[in-house]
Amino acid sequence: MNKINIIYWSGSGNTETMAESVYSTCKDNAHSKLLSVDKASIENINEADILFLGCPSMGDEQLEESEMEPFMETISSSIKDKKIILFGSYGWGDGQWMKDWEERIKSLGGILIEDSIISNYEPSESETDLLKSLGKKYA
Ligand SMILES: Cc1cc2nc3c(=O)[nH]c(=O)nc-3n(C[C@H](O)[C@H](O)[C@H](O)COP(=O)(O)O)c2cc1C
Repeated sequence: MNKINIIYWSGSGNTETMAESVYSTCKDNAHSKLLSVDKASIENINEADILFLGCPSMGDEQLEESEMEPFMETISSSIKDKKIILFGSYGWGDGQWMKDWEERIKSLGGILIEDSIISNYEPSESETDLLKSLGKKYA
């Protein structure tokens, strides 16, 4: 059974809704955890077989700067060879924050095992279905 940790930051709830969709289909796996980033530690990275990381586009196409960005810096030496799926919500941009985040994960040696899931504001029904299917697939 995979240990699945879903770690996210969300300000207005859209990325949180995405995280909850993943968790809804893997929570019966006793090893799965849903953690907002302020509750997460490097241990939650090291213990995970599959890591879902979620953050919306903030600043100017950046990760949220007060919690998610420092967390990324803290965990950067633990990313190598980790199986990772990225997700998050955005507004008016073109998704550049996610492309930059993907490059950053790859440059740290992380393995992106699925295409990232991005939602324009609230996740659509098909995006929600996709997130649920990924939770189920890896549980
Ligand atoms: C301070 C701030 C900065 C933002 N910057 C961007 C941005 O650069 N590009 C973009 O597409 N959306 C931007 N957004 C829109 C958010 O990504 C969008 O509202 C998203 O749904 C928020 O996700 P959340 O509900 O999980 O917090 C910004 C929102 C805020 C509040």
